[in-house]
Amino acid sequence: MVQSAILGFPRMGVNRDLKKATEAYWGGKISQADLLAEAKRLRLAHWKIQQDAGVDVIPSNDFALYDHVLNQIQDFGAVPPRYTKDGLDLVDQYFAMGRGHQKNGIDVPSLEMVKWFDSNYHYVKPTLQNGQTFKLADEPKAVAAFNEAKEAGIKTRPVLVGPVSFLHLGKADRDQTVDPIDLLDALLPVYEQLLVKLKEAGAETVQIDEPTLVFDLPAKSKAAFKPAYEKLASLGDKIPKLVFTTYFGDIVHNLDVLPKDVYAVHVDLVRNPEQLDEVIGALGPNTILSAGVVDGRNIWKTNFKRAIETVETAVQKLGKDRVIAATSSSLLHTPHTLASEKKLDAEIADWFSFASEKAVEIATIAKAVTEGPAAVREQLEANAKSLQARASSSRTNDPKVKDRQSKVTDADYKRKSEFPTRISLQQKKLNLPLFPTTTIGSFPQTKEIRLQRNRFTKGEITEAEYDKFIEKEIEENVKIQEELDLDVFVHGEPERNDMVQFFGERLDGYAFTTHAWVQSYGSRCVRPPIIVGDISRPAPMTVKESKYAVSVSKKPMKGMLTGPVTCLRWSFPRDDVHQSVQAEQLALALRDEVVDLQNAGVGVIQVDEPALREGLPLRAGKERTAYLDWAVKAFRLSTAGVEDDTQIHSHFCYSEFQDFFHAIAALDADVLSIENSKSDAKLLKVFVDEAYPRHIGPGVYDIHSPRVPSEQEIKDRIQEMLAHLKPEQLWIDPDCGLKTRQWKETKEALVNLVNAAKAFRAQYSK
Ligand SMILES: CN1c2c(nc(N)[nH]c2=O)NC[C@@H]1CNc1ccc(C(=O)N[C@@H](CCC(=O)N[C@@H](CCC(=O)N[C@@H](CCC(=O)O)C(=O)O)C(=O)O)C(=O)O)cc1
Ligand SMILES: N[C@@H](CCS)C(=O)O
Ligand SMILES: [Zn+2]
Repeated sequence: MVQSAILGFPRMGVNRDLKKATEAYWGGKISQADLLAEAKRLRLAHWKIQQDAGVDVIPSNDFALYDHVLNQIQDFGAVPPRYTKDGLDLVDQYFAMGRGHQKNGIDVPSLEMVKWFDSNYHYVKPTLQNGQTFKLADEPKAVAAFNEAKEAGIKTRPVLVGPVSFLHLGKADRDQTVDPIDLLDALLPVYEQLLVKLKEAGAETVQIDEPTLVFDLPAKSKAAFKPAYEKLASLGDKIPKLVFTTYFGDIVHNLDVLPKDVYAVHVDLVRNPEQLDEVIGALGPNTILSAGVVDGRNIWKTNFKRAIETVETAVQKLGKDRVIAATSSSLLHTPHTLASEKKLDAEIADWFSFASEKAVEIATIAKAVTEGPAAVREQLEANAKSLQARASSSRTNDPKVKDRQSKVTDADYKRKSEFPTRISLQQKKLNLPLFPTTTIGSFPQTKEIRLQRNRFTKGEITEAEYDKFIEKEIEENVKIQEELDLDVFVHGEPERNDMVQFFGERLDGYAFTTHAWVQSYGSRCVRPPIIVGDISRPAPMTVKESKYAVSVSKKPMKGMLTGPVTCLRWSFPRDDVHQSVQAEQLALALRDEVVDLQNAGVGVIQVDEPALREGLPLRAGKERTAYLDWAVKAFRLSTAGVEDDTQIHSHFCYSEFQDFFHAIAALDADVLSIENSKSDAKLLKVFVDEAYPRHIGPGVYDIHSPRVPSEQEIKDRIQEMLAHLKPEQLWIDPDCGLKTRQWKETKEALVNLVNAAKAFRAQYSK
């Protein structure tokens, strides 16, 4: 029989219960025991959902209080010494690594957190020492979770990040030189011990995630697969059978190192259906194929006919007992359940499938292949009807949008003059000092702001009352910036629930949800709006608030927009139209907004593109070139409609610039603010090597942590930057928006930032 399998389930719960519990714990409102009890309740609830859906293979150890890679960092004893020296208990040590700890005289920043492949999820980077040793925890979370499910009568398949991916996704700690992959021999015994323990607990199979196999790997990492999996294979029946799992790309270029003697190999056939034949050809003689046919990254109903055909193609070659039907990746990237969406238009809701519905889908697909279509005839018919209704719906198609797209010309992508002319006109208008200070846009989204927005959404206060409240917040933000003596102000984005959702809610062509939260990092969630049709802007989206901010401010005010690529990437995109077309539609809508802002007296406009890097195809080659071409064009199309003396800023919170520099430069933004605070200042070298001519603000402190950086720390950062960048091109700013922070720490950090900038200004003005 063809079994159904899920690779991972969202952790937050139906009402973001995990977020609420962790934040309550951090705030001292609940005890550690309460937090752990809530986590247990959620795990059980999620296993039950999958069991009730009829899923054969249910994952365990996919859950994490903060991040699943962080779970392994701790369970493998790969905790940098700065987190062990203060005697924190294991839970607090874990959170200290995730989000920093500054309490009771303990002051330690978090570990670096970066994008999980090309998704909007973030993982904590294994941060390794020279001569790193590993030691398995006494009670590894994988074993505890397996036992917990077993006690509830649910047999699960534990999930682990595999040894090669764990190391490849890691890095050497600051001032350390170790190449993580060289630690493989030291690490493997820990996997062996853990796998033996899982077998002893009763686990028959283990999902061992090696998604880095989709990359173009450096030779050393690639070469690590063979010895690692030969070693594990040599343990025979002492360990569970391994399901070697890849996702988010094809593995055809790395088939030469695909282990032959694993029990099963999982591949993502939603992203790369074309890899099927070649992967089957490279399987060991008894290896099972786990065919990822239900999309773990998007919310569209699965096309049953197509998915079943794919699974059947595999079955024809391998037989029913050598094929598993699975989700393409973990469902972590999808919301919990469509059932919570009471306000979605019924026609549109019928097109979607969230995690709980996908669980039913994968069970249905497996049943259709095992028992034949007649066994699920009703489901197949309903699915075909729904897909047909979407394909023929008038709501997906807007001829006016298409007409405008057909009229875009080359001139629309170009500013009127080159940067030197622009910057001198801008400087005349803005009159900024050396080392200008600014922030990235958002100020703390306080409880009060969320409460008032919630009341407005529920109709408990009028639009006029809400607008008045927002005006008061903007005024307050301006006052604080005056007191801080920052140079370029922001209005603080109090009116925005999220930098993408806010725009989705104001654009035609989008649907948005009330409960469809997806974890972004730690306790932070996003509710990606859904692109269902052609996109256009029915009315200005941000002009009212920015115009008000200009009217109450004596200093230059920066208008704040989310760029077309980020709007696209952090939405659930359409799967029936190429992403470049959706990006161009967004760009045209934003272009009108940019011009409207300028005409309303906003002289500096920041168009954020933090997701531009994340969208880069995972492998170099023609797909990457094509992506960069349309992504850069979309940004330019959205910003190039302004006059020379309007200063365009852009912001990126992710700093892997080496493979990306030329795209950033090609955006032609006057000022870039980039994340740099946790990364090595050496990264900035690329801006020197490539003689980056425009202005740049590499973030001087990390905003993801509540920790306040000292003035000296910031000065040290600026000093490091000056080794690479000219004083005339350097801006001083935090490395991202401050919406997740409290006001107290925000003000303290910004006082230190302004003082540090002033010290350098005084030094360089002499
Ligand atoms: C900058 N980043 C962003 C990413 N992706 C985005 N889509 N947006 C981003 O800003 N990716 C990379 C980075 C880092 N990632 C994140 C992700 C999420 C947050 C964040 O702060 N999320 C908030 C939720 C924001 C939001 O939508 N808020 C709404 C709803 C607020 C709410 O919870 N309301 C309550 C009721 C009100 C109350 O009583 O409190 C409810 O609905 O129950 C809003 O403000 O209206 C989060 O809290 O997780 C940051 C960075
Ligand atoms: N302007 C946004 C950018 C976040 S990436 C903010 O400040 O929150
Ligand atoms: Zn950012």
